[in-house]
Amino acid sequence: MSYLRVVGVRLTHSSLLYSFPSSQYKNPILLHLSQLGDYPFTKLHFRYFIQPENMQSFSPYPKITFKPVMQTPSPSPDPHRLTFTVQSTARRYHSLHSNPTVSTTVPSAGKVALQQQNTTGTDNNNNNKNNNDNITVVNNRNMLDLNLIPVNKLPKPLTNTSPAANNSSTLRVAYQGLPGAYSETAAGKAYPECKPIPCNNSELAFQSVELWIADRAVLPVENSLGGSVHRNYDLLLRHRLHIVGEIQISFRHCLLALPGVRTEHIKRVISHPQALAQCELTLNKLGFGFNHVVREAVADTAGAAEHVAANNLRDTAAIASPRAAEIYNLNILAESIQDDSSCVTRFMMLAREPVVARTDRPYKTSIVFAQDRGTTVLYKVLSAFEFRNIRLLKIESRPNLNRPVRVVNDVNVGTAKHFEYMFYVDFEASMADVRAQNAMAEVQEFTSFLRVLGSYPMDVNPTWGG
Ligand SMILES: O=C(O)C(=O)Cc1ccccc1
Repeated sequence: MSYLRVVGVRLTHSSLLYSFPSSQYKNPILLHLSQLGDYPFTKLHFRYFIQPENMQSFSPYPKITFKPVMQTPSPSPDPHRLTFTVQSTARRYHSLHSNPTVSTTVPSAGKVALQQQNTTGTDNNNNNKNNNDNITVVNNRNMLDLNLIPVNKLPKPLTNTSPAANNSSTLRVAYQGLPGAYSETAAGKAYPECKPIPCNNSELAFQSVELWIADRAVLPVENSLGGSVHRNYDLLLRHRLHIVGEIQISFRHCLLALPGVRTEHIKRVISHPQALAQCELTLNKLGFGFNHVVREAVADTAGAAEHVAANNLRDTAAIASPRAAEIYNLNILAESIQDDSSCVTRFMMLAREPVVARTDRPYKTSIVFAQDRGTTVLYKVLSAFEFRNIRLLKIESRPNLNRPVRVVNDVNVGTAKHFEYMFYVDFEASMADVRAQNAMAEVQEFTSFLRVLGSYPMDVNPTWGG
């Protein structure tokens, strides 16, 4: 019998999930939780899940309630990965000390080590390095939302879940969309030689990094014409990934249709909402006016192209890349149809660990904050940066999903419902810069919630992305 010992954990959330390839261990597995001390764990769940190649679904198995030492059900099924989650009542950051001997072998990107040991229970420190090679640590709150997939449709298990992904040639980079999507191009520009991992939606891209199925995610955050990608702003708050970089790319959008289809046949144009927004005026000029050609938003540009091709839609065109035209065998009806030729999309690069902020090159820091007594805090926060000559690059407000509305009783005015916001601010300074540190100390005084989403090198050389 083998068992795993949890030797240290830092909780940054109400639940943590650890995952590792079950094939690495003999069954049954004993989980030894003694090192966790009296941490306020409420529940421990075991579940097995299968790691699908395209991130679409996971298979949760039954829960087991918490005991200090636990054994997996025997015989256990033979899924590709075995995971367990630890739920805590704690809300804020906590840390537990790792066993020092073992912590030296903890993967650099991880806060947790799971150690495989022999049945006698003696530590096998000589083997720590190898033992930890296939360990993954993930943090996820929404596992139960994920759907089941039939076992016979399961992809192969990961062969390498090592967190030591410094070599960009081995990086697995999650992006939203199908092959041929602009985000795939962005992933390749951000991490040349990476293995791009297509995800059905942005949330899965976030989850795949948290689950150590991917090493990074590259997601669009804003476009100079289409504005912010609100969904990705909201997801930044719902997940614990760090922004570790940005990349800016200009794309030349094309209008794609099935071979033989001419402009006058088109009754519908489909694409990602950003692409539709970026081509609106040009589409009108080309004769695809709203009055006779419907616009329809879909998840991504390559998905739009694939939809036209797969369903043989002769009355529908897709706005997508020339590469998507090639992949899905479509013709290019019109090229470079974006309304502004200098239109730029900014993508963020996300990772489980932050980069170390430096001051020897231009850095950007992204923060998000809220104030539970309304929006008047905004000018104070902004002046904290202005006072220190720190340039603000972007400000975005989103509904505060934890508390969307605040009821205000004013004797003179009556009762009003005020909307509550989360403010996202990008400023031009590194967190290693003392001006930024002082500004943040001040901001903290005015805000009820403050989080640094990342301090990362600025992309000062936007490129063309085909
Ligand atoms: O749908 C895609 O291909 C994306 O990657 C999102 C997107 C859409 C339009 C411009 C830039 C990124």
